[in-house]
Amino acid sequence: MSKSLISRRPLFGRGSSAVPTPGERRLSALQRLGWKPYFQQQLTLEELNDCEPLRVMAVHRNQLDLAGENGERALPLTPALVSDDVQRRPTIGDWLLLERGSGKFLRLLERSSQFQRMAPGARQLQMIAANVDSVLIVSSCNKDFNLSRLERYLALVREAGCRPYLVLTKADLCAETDTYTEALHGYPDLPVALVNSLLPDSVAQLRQWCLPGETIALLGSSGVGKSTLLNTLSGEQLAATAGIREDDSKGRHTTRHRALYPLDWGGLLLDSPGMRELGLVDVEQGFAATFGDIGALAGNCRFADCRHDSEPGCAVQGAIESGDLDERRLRNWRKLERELARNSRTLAEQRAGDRALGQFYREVQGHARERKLRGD
Ligand SMILES: Nc1nc2c(ncn2[C@@H]2O[C@H](COP(=O)(O)OP(=O)(O)OP(=O)(O)O)[C@@H](O)[C@H]2O)c(=O)[nH]1
Ligand SMILES: [Zn+2]
Repeated sequence: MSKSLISRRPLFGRGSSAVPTPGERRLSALQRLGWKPYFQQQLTLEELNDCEPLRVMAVHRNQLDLAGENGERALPLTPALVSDDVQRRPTIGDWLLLERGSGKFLRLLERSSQFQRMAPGARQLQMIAANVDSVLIVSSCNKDFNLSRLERYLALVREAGCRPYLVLTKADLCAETDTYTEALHGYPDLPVALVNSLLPDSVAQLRQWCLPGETIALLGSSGVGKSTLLNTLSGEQLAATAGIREDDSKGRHTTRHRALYPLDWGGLLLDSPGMRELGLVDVEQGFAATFGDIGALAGNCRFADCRHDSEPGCAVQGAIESGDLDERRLRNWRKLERELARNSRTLAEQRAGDRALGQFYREVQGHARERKLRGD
């Protein structure tokens, strides 16, 4: 196996020997990797006998790092694993079914959730992670804090059907944390924790959100402290962290690639490189859920096709005037709606282009076959 993040640490080293605290369920090795009835139900009796499920813990250019009941192994990325359909390619968190003994890849199990985005600078989808249960949206108590970005993350997390939590880091560097908690009054359903990511006692409160057998993803801009949180929560230096440039509150990218880290008490944390350009695509439901208030107001506008600009009887503008709706929120709603529409169009064009190209190749191959049959 190449020098991977999981191979730096024995997977079940401290985990399996840790005595469960009272009330804590005793999990099997597979459950500690996030195995659930949802995946088990997808296996036939034959498969239960002849195959073994393994989880993708890290994705490298030429191989996947897998972990299963019997430990870790690397799987070279063969053509069978690199599907033309980006969404069918194994991503971090996926469960793969391998033949016992030969280790041959058989299939990818259906995902309980998946994260994807428009690849920055490219006109295609990119998978971020699969089978995540909860997401810790991480922001620091400085200029990184941004409600519009939070709404973007929430649309993504809600679309995936995952539970969102907000972690505000660097509380120790901030004299006025109230400013941040007050700004969050409009989000009563979003649990919030203020932490100093460097202190074990401070991050201990997050354990209630990182339950045994659950997969928790860390999502947030570069430099907000995701890797620091991971290290402090796990009590080990699992990920490299970097200093922040004080002048612009922006961090440097330090997390090189995505990896899934098993924690002592049976939860798994997914650390990913800073997602500066998290292009939204195919998240219509998550978007509607995040902006439910605007959707409900729009239903009360006088005109069904109201653009919520300056139309008479616009309930959305009415709510802004009365102070019930933040203008920033409406602006962000418009911006994200435009982005979603643009990315859907791009994807549709790209898919149509792929289909046309496929058709062209099939025709060329057909002509070549005909010529061969005729003996040309
Ligand atoms: N004082 C203080 N410093 C923190 C806190 N959290 C993170 N830092 C520091 O902020 C810097 C950036 O933290 P990282 O953990 O590398 O940030 P990251 O989010 O993983 O960044 P990427 O890997 O680039 O996505 C490091 O120097 C940390 O020590 C905190 O709560 N308090
Ligand atoms: Zn309106």
